[in-house]
Amino acid sequence: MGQIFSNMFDRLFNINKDFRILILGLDGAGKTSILYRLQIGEIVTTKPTIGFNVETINYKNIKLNVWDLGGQTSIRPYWRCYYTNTQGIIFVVDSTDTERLQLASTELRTMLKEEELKDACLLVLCNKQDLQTAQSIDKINEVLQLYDLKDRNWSILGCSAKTGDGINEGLDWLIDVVKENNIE
Ligand SMILES: Nc1nc2c(ncn2[C@@H]2O[C@H](COP(=O)(O)OP(=O)(O)OP(=O)(O)O)[C@@H](O)[C@H]2O)c(=O)[nH]1
Ligand SMILES: [Mg+2]
Repeated sequence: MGQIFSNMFDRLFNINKDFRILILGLDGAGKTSILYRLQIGEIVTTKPTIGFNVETINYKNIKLNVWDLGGQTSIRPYWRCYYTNTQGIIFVVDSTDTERLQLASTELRTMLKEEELKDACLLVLCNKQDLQTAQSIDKINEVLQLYDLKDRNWSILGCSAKTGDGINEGLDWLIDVVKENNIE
């Protein structure tokens, strides 16, 4: 019954359209692993992304065009080429990479300054929580300082592309927010 009402609600408010989601973050954070965990529900073997991967994911009646961009230093300047019409950003952090957490934070802030992303919601996924050396979400947010973000819908969650933990919770949050922001 809940599903029937959910479908009616979606039709009523014309939110049966595609949403554009970007997955960003430093190299090795696990972006591609998360993309394919979302699409096929498994961990895949990856290699560093040169350019991008894009997949269409149907999730709870919503069609998402999910772009996973390469995170290497030389590729990051090209992220901005993909910002237009983006409704949601998934920023992936490697929770074990404490040395580069500040760099991740700087890249995140640079990205959020872009005018084209001013209305996009932000989901930070602290990935690799299956590893013993993973930092807690609170510790990571001490560096990212997301509480400072004004006029932005954001959330931070732990996850593991390897085990799948936390991935669906993250996507549920993202979808609820983009749906709400796009009611016409
Ligand atoms: N233990 C563990 N390893 C992970 C997890 N997610 C990804 N990895 C591993 O981390 C490495 C990098 O993962 P990728 O998904 O290729 O990283 P990426 O962010 O796409 O990297 P670039 O394409 O270079 O930007 C791979 O060896 C993955 O198997 C996770 O949740 N847990
Ligand atoms: Mg990749």
